[in-house]
Amino acid sequence: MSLITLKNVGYRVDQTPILTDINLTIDAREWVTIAGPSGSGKSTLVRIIASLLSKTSGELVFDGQPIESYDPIVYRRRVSYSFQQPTLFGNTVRDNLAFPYQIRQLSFDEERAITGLEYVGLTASDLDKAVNDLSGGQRQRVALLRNVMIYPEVLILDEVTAGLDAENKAFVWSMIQHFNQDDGLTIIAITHDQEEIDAAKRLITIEDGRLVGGSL
Ligand SMILES: Nc1ncnc2c1ncn2[C@@H]1O[C@H](COP(=O)(O)OP(=O)(O)OP(=O)(O)O)[C@@H](O)[C@H]1O
Repeated sequence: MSLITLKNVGYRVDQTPILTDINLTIDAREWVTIAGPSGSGKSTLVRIIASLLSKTSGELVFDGQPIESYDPIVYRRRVSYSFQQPTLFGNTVRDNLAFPYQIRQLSFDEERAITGLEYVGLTASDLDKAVNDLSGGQRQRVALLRNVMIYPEVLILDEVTAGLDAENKAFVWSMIQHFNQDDGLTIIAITHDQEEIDAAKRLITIEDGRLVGGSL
């Protein structure tokens, strides 16, 4: 069954169309890569799917119900959005990884945090490391890990590997692969990276606010 269905979705700002007639179906556990020129509407599209922007026309159905029928807080726990410039807060890595538990009044699963850190090439001792001492790539890995500490169903990634060096890119890439293959998360990832585009399981392309290529 499809998890996300967009029917003739459009987005206008005043009279300017940013997205036009987007028809797209994404199944649970799929990994969809979105490519296209700068300014073509990729971020706008994923922000609509993430409920951070409201479409101005068409329908968006998530798990059988219109997006408007969901409480936005509940929806955003199921559909997580990560972007290029991660915001870490507090003093330490632990503060960040514990945050998803705190807001749900759950106790922190330290074991899961350590497993996650090891998975992204960090270690248990990094848990108490100051976020200011992390490199840009490490910050991105911790930010992504924070977004999946309590599993969402959909992970939306808006150019999360942009600006990372090859080593950090490889860590982030294998992390995403693990979430998708082993944990069954649905992945929607925007990228300009040719290697990621070439490796896409399902590639869709946006040009000038319309889906123009790939398997729609
Ligand atoms: N609120 C807004 N008001 C006016 N124009 C907007 C608004 N939001 C987006 N746009 C325009 O819509 C177009 C699509 O923007 P969007 O950020 O979705 O593109 P993108 O494909 O993600 O680009 P990039 O690859 O550079 O990140 C751009 O021309 C942008 O200037």
